[in-house]
Amino acid sequence: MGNPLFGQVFSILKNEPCISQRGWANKYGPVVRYMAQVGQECLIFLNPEALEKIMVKDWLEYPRPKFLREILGMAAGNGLLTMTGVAHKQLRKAMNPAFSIPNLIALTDMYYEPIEGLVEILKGQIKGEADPEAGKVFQMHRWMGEVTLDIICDTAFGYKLDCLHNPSTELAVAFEQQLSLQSAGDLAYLIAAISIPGVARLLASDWLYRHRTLVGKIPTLRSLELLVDSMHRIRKISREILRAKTTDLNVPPDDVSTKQNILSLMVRAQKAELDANPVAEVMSDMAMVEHAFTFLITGHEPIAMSLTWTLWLLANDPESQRRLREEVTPVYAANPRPDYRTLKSLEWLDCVINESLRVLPPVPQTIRVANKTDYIEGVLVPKGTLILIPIRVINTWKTVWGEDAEEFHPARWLNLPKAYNPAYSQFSFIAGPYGCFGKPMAVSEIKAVVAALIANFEFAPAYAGQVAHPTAALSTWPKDNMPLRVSRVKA
Ligand code: HEM
Repeated sequence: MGNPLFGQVFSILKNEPCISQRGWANKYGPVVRYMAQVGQECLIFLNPEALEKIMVKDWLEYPRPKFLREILGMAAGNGLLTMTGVAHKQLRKAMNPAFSIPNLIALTDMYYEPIEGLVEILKGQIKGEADPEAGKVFQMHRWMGEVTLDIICDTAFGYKLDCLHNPSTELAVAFEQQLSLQSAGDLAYLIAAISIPGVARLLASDWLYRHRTLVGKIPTLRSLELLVDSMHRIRKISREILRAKTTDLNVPPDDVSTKQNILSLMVRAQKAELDANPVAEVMSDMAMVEHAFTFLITGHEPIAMSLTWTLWLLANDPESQRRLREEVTPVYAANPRPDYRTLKSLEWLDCVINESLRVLPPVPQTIRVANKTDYIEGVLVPKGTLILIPIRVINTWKTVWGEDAEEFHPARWLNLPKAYNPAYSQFSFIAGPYGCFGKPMAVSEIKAVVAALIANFEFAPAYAGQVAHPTAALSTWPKDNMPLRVSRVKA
């Protein structure tokens, strides 16, 4: 029950993401009911049958709630994450070719320019140290953010950002600013603000952007000023990228370099629609900007988080790290740009990435709302009930994964437990029509970056007794930017 006014909100906010809910699930079992703010009931289900009903079979009855769509619209654009019903279905269909396996195979090669740039930067900085043998401490999350932003700009939009070499580029700065607002406290504050009618629209307006510095003069509204500023800047750059891509329309359709990226596919789909039917209702330029915004955010932030956590987990598990290096070193010696199929075939790399995504999922939770009164697993769920999808709790549920469920043991993927369900036991990309669109791309990109880094460097904690500080609002990120000691692999 918790606080009479705020239910369990404070207990949830003071813990790491999903830790309160994990404690309740361990204590009370796979169905948990708790109170959120002002009498709002919230339910958790962990069993695959319940998750399948909510996310797949009856997905139209369990959409993202309005307040979540408004927050996602602000933080990640009014694109797939905020759309529902038929419009959502049509857009996903239009974008499918961009994530087809042949396209992903072609995309993989585009990861390597930024990856090689990162490897050279790290090598150069280690060489510049007084004792290069001892390596250097890097803020890994910052570097992972930059390499993944460069990759998504190129693969999704054919746009060479190169923030690895120019960290003060406007887009990189805007993202950093937006990320700094992602604490659970900021999120709670934002939810409270946008529950006031009209505030969501006001925050997205040009008027507020023009007057943002005035807003920021009020100390409690400082984070709103930063949010409005970063949102505006990311939208502006999305618009510029879109304009640049629109000029590519005359490129012959068999030109692979422009066909591959998501935005060109969208622009071409638009043009084809208009050519076939001049009065067709097509996406406005503004809508296209919002989609570009969505792909900029969803296509790099969670990957950067996953990479950071993977390196942290490997830094603390030298044996798994050694085994991974043993696997990737000969592959790199043969070809420093392993292709999609080669990356997919590396067994231990697959175990490491699956396990890292399981233990520390970049998106720790999401929410759905019941649009009608119904029973789920025999429990009456009244219309309007919020259903928390506690990804981190599902991924570390002892009933499936055993007593050591919360620990990082990549070898468990070589001998999966009996209760393992391929769709619902590692739920980091969720499932169903609102599930992650970019999963195959994300997995191949994470593998390409981790393999290159492990082939070249050794990772260790930055100092004795270092502990991780996963904190989250929409995604799980390290509060301290995750310092790690990086040294060159000894020949
Ligand atoms: C490790 C990396 C990633 C993780 C863990 C991840 C996870 C997720 C999750 C959990 C959702 C559902 C969010 C919700 O319902 O509230 C989601 C949605 C989405 N993701 Fe990802 N994601 C990753 C990478 C990517 C990439 C690389 C892209 C695109 C290039 C992408 C594009 C999307 C889109 C467009 C949606 C909205 C889907 C829809 O509603 O139709 N994601 N992702």
